[in-house]
Amino acid sequence: MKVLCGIIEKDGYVLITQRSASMSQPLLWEFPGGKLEAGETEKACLVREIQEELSINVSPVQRLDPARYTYPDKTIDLIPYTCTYNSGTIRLLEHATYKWVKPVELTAYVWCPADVPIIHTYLQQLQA
Ligand SMILES: Nc1nc2c([nH]c(=O)n2[C@@H]2O[C@H](COP(=O)(O)OP(=O)(O)OP(=O)(O)O)[C@@H](O)[C@H]2O)c(=O)[nH]1
Repeated sequence: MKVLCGIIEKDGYVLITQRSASMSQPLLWEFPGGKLEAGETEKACLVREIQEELSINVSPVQRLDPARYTYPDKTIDLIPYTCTYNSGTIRLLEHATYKWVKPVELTAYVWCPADVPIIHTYLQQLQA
């Protein structure tokens, strides 16, 4: 299963979202996004999911290395894109909360396990 996630950058901060208590992986942090649908491009999926979840418009910019992770019930390929924030005010339609954090702060949160290598890739990429 392919899952797209957006590392949305704005003024030196990155947007992170916390899964709600009623979702799978309750209260873990993730990057907003979701499952790729049949016939959909990766970028279109990201734009759609982030609009549906947060009511904001973003533009995917750069695809980073995907990470494969096997949960007890499924294996996902988590595909990250850095994104620019375009417009809209965040409305939480699915998540418990969100935060804008500095990239160096990312490792201080408890993430969905699939996201951990992605955070390291992203931080390395920022230093390059
Ligand atoms: N959007 C998103 N999903 C992630 C991330 N990391 C990660 O493991 N996932 C997993 O990828 C799947 C994305 O599914 P989804 O967002 O479209 O829908 P969902 O939470 O209702 O799915 P589920 O109920 O099947 O777990 C979930 O199983 C979620 O736990 C991430 O950073 N962003």
